[in-house]
Amino acid sequence: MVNQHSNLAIEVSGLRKKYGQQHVLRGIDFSVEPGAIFGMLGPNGAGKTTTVKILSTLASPDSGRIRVAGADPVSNPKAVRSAIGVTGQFSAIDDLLTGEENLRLMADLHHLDRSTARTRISDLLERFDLTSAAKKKPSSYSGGMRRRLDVAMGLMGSPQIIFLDEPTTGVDPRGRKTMWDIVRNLAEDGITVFLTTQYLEEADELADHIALLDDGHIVAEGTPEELKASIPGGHIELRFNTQSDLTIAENTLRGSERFDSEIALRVSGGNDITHLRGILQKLDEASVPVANLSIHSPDLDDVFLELTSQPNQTKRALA
Ligand SMILES: Nc1ncnc2c1ncn2[C@@H]1O[C@H](COP(=O)(O)OP(=O)(O)OP(=O)(O)O)[C@@H](O)[C@H]1O
Repeated sequence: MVNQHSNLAIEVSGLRKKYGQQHVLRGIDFSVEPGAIFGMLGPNGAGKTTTVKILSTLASPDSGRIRVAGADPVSNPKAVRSAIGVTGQFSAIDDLLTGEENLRLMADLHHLDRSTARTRISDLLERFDLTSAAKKKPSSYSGGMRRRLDVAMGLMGSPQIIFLDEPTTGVDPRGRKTMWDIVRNLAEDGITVFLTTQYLEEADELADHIALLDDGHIVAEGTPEELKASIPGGHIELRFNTQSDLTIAENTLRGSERFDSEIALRVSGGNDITHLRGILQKLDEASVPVANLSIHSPDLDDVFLELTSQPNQTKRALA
């Protein structure tokens, strides 16, 4: 369905959802440009899956205005379903069928004629490196292969928008890189990608735009670079040769943090040259030689630490 009011792939304003007495989404707003990779990042239980369920017609909102491919998932779920592919926690994989049969089932659901279905199935098997596993049951697949089959099934209906709910959770580092390439290729093909993830690196690698969800609120939104620039997370680490040098440096650089075992000081502030020059000048005046210096720019980890209530629940990828 063509959206006559805007060109956005997804528009959400004032979205609220409660399960019993638990407020899961407390009024969230965001929009997704067509062809973009939008990353919804948040710790366990933040409400990411609930958002995907509502946008993909699998759950109903309590209130809010939602448009997906121009259609309202509440009043026009059919139009939304015909425009989207959903993968992840709602995977439709049937373990009693082979990979190829699973794809054929999806082709039937989308009413593709026999020859179109045959071509599409063989294209998707090849594209997702599943041709040699086509006649095997998905129960024998690795985690990464299952995810690839899941995405292939989600693409059978040629969706405009694909929802990838935590596409690399439980996938090994190599499988994760493969999935990242797949996601980039989807966007290159013009498909809008709505991705949820607990992995900071994944959002940083893939997303054009990130919404940071915490406890049912969007606590920050922007490009990965904007988010990193929005917080004072960077620091300079200085190492010294002796504990006595460290003590003099600590007294010279007020407000620094001391790490005895590493004979190091951490001074907050990122890669600002004037700031760095000032630090080195003060140490020079105090006649303290610096053994080593490193600059730490803020990353999404810092954004998380600064903005969410549950930083330690967010996982770092085993890159
Ligand atoms: N059908 C439901 N009935 C009751 N509570 C639910 C239901 N679905 C989700 N919740 C609760 O809503 C909260 C948000 O869940 P949701 O699955 O959206 O979080 P999430 O950000 O996707 O987390 P995860 O990374 O663990 O999947 C959780 O506390 C969860 O227990």
